[in-house]
Amino acid sequence: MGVYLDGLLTELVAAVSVVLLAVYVRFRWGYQYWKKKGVSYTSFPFGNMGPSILGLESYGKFLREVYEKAKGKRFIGLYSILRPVLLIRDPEFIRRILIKDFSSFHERGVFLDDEEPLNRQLFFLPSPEWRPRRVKLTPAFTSGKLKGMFQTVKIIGINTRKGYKIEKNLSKMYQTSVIGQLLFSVHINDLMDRVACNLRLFADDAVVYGRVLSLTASVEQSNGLKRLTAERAIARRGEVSSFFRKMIADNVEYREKNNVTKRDFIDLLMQLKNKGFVEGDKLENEQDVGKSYFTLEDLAADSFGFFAAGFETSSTTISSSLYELALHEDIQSKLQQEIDDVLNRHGGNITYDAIAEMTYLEKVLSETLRKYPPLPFLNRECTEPYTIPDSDVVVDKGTGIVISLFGLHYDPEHFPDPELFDPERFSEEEKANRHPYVYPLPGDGLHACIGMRLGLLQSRVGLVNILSKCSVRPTEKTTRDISYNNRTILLLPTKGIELKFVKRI
Ligand code: HEM
Repeated sequence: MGVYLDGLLTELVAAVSVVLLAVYVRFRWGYQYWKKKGVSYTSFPFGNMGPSILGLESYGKFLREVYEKAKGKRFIGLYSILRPVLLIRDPEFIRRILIKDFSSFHERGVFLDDEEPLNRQLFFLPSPEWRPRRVKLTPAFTSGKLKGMFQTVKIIGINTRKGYKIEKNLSKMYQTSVIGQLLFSVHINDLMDRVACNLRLFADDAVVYGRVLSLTASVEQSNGLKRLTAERAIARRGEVSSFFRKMIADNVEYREKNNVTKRDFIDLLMQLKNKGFVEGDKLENEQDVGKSYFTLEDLAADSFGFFAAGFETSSTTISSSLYELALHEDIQSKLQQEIDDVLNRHGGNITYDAIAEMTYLEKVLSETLRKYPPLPFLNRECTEPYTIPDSDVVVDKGTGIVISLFGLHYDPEHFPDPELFDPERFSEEEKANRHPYVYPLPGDGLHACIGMRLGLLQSRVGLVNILSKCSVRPTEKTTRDISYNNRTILLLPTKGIELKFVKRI
C-alpha cells in the first residue's frame, strides 16, 4: 500500500511539474510579443494587470502610472494576463483611433457572457449589431427630448436640496432618483423612499459588476479562463438581472394595457419596440437601421445599460465638484454669483435655458471631469492589421487598445500644475491652445458617450439647486488625499467624502 501511494505521489508531482513548466513556457513565449515588434514594454510574471484584476489596485490609477512611466513615448506595449495591449499616449494617434481610422478600431473588445440578456446593451454590443442600435437610440438623447425630461430632473433636484441636512450620500441619492425616474418610472417622492433604497442597492451591485467585466475584458484571449469568469459573472448578477428585467417588463405591460405615455426613456424605448423608431426625430441613416424593432429584452438591456453607465458617473461628478468647491471658497463664491445673477434674470426659476447660460458652471464641471474622470480610460480592439503612422509597427488584429484619460489629464505638458483645480483651463483661449485629444472625455467618434449631455444636465441642475441655497465647506474629517476604490473600473473614492452644508443668508 505504502509503495503504491509513493508511486502515486511521484506521478502527481511529475504531472504538476509538467503543467507548471508548460504554463511558464507559454507565458515566457507570450511575453516576447512586444519585444519582437520593438515596442517598449513592461511585464511581470502575470502580465501587468495582476494587481487590478485581483482588486489590489485601481485599474485607472494603474494605467495612469504606465502612462507616466512611458513619458516621451507615443505608445507602450503591456500585457493583460497574456493579451497584448497597446497604451496610446500621442494625442494625434488617439484622434486617428477614435475618428479617422475608426474602421480598424470599431470594437470595444470586451468579452461578453452571451447567456446574460442584460449584457446585450449598447456599451458592449459588438458589430454588426452595435451600429444600427446606436443609430436607433441616438434620437432619444436630442435637446428636444432632454428638454422634455427637464421637469423631472428639476423636481428631483429640489427634493435633493430639501434632503441636504439628512443625507450623507446626497449626490448618489439624487442621481439614482433622476435615472430611476427617467428610466424605470420609479416614483420617488422622498429621498428616504424604500424603492429608491433598493434601486441604489442594486446600482452598487452594478458597479461591482464593472470589476468582473474588467476581469473578463482582460482575459479575452485566454480561452481557458473565459468559462470561469463567465460563471462568476452570472452568479454575481443573477438577482440583479431578474430585478431589473422584471421591473421593466411590468412597467411596459402596465403602460401598454392602460395606454400610458410619459416623457421618459421607457416611453422612447417602447416606441422603438412598437414602431421601430423614436417619434419626432429624423433617422440619421435609415438603411443602416432597417426595419428591425426592439424586443423587450433589447429594451431591458439598454435601460439597464443607461442606468449603469449614467448613475455613478453623474453622481461622482457632483460629489467631486462639491469637494473641490468646498476646498476653494473663491471659486465657489464666483460660481454662486453666476447662479444668483442668472436665476434673477429668469425670475428665480431653474429652467433649461437658465442652466444653459451658466458658462462658469460649465468650466467648473469640465475641470472636475479633468481631475476626476469617472471612467478613467477608453478602450478599443484592433479589428484588422494596422500600421502605426510614422513607424514600422504593425498592430495585429485582436490587440487591445487603451487610452488613459487619467494619465492625459494629469500630464503637466498638457495641463501645467495638474493637481491645481482651475476652471479657467477651460476658457475658450486655453482650450484653443491645447490639442483637443488630450481631453477626449466623453469619448469621441462613433462610440462617444451617448448620454453625456444628460449626465451634465443632471449634474448642473443638482449643483444649482444646492449652491443657490447653501454653501459647502470642508470639515475636520474631509480628506485632502483621495484614495481610489480597487473593486471597480470606475474612478471612485474608496470612502465617502464628508462635507458640511451651510445655509446661505
Ligand atoms: C458625467 C457623466 C458621464 C460621463 C463622464 C460618461 C463617460 C463616458 C465615457 C468616457 C464613455 C466611453 C466613450 C468612448 O469609448 O469613446 C461613455 C460611453 C457611454 N455612455 Fe457615458 N458618461 C456619462 C453619462 C452617461 C449617461 C447619463 C448615460 C445614459 C443615460 C451614458 C451612457 C453611455 C453609453 C450607452 C455609452 C456607450 C456608447 C457606445 O459605445 O455607443 N453615459 N460614457
